[in-house]
Amino acid sequence: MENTAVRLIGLTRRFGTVRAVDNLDLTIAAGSTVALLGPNGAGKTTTISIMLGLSPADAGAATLFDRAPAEAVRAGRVGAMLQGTGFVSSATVRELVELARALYPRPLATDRILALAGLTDRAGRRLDRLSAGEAQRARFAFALAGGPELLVLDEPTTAMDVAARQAFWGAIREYAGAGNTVLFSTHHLDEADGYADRVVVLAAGRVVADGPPAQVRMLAGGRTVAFDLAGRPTDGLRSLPGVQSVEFRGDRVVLLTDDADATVTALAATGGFRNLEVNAANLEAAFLALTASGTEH
Ligand SMILES: Nc1ncnc2c1ncn2[C@@H]1O[C@H](COP(=O)(O)OP(=O)(O)OP(=O)(O)O)[C@@H](O)[C@H]1O
Repeated sequence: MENTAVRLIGLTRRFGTVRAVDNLDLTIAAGSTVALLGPNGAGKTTTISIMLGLSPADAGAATLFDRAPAEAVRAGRVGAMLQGTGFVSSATVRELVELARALYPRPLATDRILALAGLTDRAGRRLDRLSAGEAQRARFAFALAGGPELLVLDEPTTAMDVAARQAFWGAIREYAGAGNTVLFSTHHLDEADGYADRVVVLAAGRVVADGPPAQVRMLAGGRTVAFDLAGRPTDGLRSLPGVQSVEFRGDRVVLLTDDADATVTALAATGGFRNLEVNAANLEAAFLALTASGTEH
């Protein structure tokens, strides 16, 4: 088996003036579980869509197992669960699973698919009568049907309740544990933290952080130090102790730091400041700060 499941090189996709994906490089080793984390509009869905050969890139290249995406998908090596609307079909869950199995050369057994997706006791239910969370699980069953070596899941737990989420992540862990590769997008750091061995944070179409969950958690668990610039020079803020990134918001500056005490002490030594605020940086703040660090001046 190839060692690289996903390779994206210089991937770029623009919609008008929006750079949905901006010169993105990403390599995912076979057998790993990777979370793609990022705020709304970060480019997660567009990246996944290009990666699967469902939409074109303006520049760059995507390969899955060193082949063109469409070829890898046709060979049954890739299963995907995308964001979508409800089913309109009157077919049953079992019929959907059997239909999906027929598309692939080496499908999983129907009962195993139903069990992994938590749909064993819904097998006879019509698709158009499923709840939103069950429909999401039916999409998961469809993605699993071919026994893919790579599972790509775009915000998979949307609409699932707590019990369904737990069962879903249990199934993912089991599937990944068998040596398969899993890539999922999410807004929830806790999902990335609990189930991925690598977290890639996207913002404005670019990778702004990439590492083990603990490292990204540190960024999200840092603090922000904000104050009025009031004509103060902006040089050197990035090199203050603890500072991870610098963001300018009008006449205020927001520093993301992993050591607020050291940052504030050093800041005080360089002169006065007005309206100082020190806050716990939530994930959203970390995303914003990480995004801003690319445009720092
Ligand atoms: N078909 C399209 N036409 C125009 N703009 C688009 C299109 N698809 C995506 N975009 C824009 O590209 C950017 C990235 O969108 P994308 O859906 O990839 O982000 P995302 O990270 O998946 O967001 P979310 O978490 O909200 O699903 C956004 O600014 C979005 O508005």
